[in-house]
Amino acid sequence: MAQITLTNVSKSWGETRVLKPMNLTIEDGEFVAILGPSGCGKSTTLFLLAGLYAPSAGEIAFDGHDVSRVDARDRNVGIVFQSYALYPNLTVRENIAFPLRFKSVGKPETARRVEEAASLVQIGALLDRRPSQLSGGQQQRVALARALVKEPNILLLDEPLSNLDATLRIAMRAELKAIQKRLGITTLIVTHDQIEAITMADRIICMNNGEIAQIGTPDDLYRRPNNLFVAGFIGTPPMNRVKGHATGRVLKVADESFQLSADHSGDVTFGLRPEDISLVAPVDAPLSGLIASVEPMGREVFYTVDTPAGPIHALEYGETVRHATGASVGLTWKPELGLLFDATGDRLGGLHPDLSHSADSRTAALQPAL
Ligand SMILES: Nc1ncnc2c1ncn2[C@@H]1O[C@H](COP(=O)(O)OP(=O)(O)OP(=O)(O)O)[C@@H](O)[C@H]1O
Repeated sequence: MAQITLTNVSKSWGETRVLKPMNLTIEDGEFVAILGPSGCGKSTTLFLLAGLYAPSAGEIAFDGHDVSRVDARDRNVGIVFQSYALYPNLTVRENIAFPLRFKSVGKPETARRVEEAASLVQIGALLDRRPSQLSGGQQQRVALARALVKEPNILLLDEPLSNLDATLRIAMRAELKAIQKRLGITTLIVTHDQIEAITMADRIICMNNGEIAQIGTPDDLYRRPNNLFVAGFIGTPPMNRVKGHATGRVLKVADESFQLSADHSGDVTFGLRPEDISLVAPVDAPLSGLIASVEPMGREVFYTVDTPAGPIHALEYGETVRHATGASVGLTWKPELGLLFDATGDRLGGLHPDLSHSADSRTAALQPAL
């Protein structure tokens, strides 16, 4: 098991820089997900750790030892790729044992490790089959057993669940997390599926355009996004983002003026998650509008409300549709759940429009700010 440290690690292909200098520490035994849109550099980061790519600059260290120039096979990392890449003419047993071929591991020890890895991923009964005789989920388990048989210090997973159907993905997600915790192996998983990242990882590295947009717990990224990119990328349906302008303690959004909890001046974006909005009678609310659409989604109802600040999405838990299209509604939220971002997109920590559910503080918030 190992701690991973990246110090100013960057990667370019010719003139094209695909990773900007990256600094990062992953603790021993941590499960970390690298999340981000297509092409942001997730796989490149993973391949640098695996030793499949050499960094253009910077240092990669495992437990404090520089491995930047150490060959992939000498780094003791286990890798599972999106395409399992099993050898079709070898049995499951031979496939799992394959990485030990080039190591000085005797036959009895190889047999023991193969049995152990296979039983860990619950394919002990399939060892004499060939890959073509396995389902996708079983092949994925073989690939995982093959990565674990080396007893690696680090496990690297590149979209390992993306070829599985939805039900199997959910089951494998939980299983993978349980295996990782049981082995205590430092693990990185690359995914573009935020649910996968949120449910499995201790921490998430959210990447954008070749750099880290934020590293934190799933709750950090969801509740305290550092910037508008993370705020918009994490969460489905996405956070409402409304443009406004702040002058001192006054925030103007469309025709409304709100008090701010602290001074700020400049263009801002106000962010609010759909599930944090309560739809109430217009008279009770700081912002109101007309219901433009109603989408019952089973366990929740998704509303779009046309307000002076533009369309706002609200999510109400429960099956009951409480508001019809065309109805006039008010929108309220707990003030601390509303986030403000400055003109560059960085979050203004601790700054909120001063609103609340209670009429008293609403009145206070709507006291003429000007
Ligand atoms: N060998 C290469 N030569 C030039 N550019 C490359 C090379 N490999 C990757 N890139 C570029 O580097 C960028 C990052 O690629 P990478 O595969 O790391 O992205 P990713 O976030 O894993 O994307 P995806 O989710 O689509 O797999 C992309 O713009 C890609 O086109």
